[in-house]
Amino acid sequence: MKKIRAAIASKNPAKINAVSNVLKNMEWTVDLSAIDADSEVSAQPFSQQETRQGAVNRAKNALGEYDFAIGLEGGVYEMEGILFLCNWGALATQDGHIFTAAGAQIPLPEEIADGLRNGTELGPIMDEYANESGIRQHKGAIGILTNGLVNRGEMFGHVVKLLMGQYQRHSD
Ligand SMILES: O=c1[nH]c(=O)c2ncn([C@@H]3O[C@H](COP(=O)(O)OP(=O)(O)OP(=O)(O)O)[C@@H](O)[C@H]3O)c2[nH]1
Ligand SMILES: [Mg+2]
Repeated sequence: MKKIRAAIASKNPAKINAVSNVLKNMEWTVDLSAIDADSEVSAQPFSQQETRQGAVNRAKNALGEYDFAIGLEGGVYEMEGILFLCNWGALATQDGHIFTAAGAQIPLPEEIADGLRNGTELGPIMDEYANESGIRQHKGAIGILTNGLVNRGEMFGHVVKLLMGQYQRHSD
């Protein structure tokens, strides 16, 4: 069986689990490392482009000697005066390819949008909004806003599948 050494550019369990849950079902032996890699964007990306760039930078900065590295970045963007949560992923390979894909988007309540517009990161805002701690590490804003129907790991898992499908087609 093919042996793959991969990296996920985060120490956030929601992201690590999203990647490991997808890779464990592949026809490979996968050695997954979670490493910190700079997104080179603001801690709270405020557009689709900035969020996507954060994912790309994470993947590139984490690649090192791995077969591929995955970057996952959450952010927000404004459409018609409404702030939406957005999520982007990127997969960087040793032969210079960068695959990208986007995940779920959902409108943010005005109360949360106001905090973001005042410069606060979504993570702390969500903890206060839901009166819980570390939401970003498990259910995520998406979990709160979907009443638990979708959690952050599951949401990023779908993005990882979109990336892995592109990677597999490229590798075949
Ligand atoms: O509670 C949350 N639930 C979410 O669904 C969510 N999506 C994004 N964010 C926030 O947006 C910023 C960039 O996100 P982000 O990709 O950097 O995530 P993160 O900081 O949690 O992980 P990481 O940087 O350790 O990899 C950070 O302030 C995150 O808190 C979320 N917070
Ligand atoms: Mg972060």
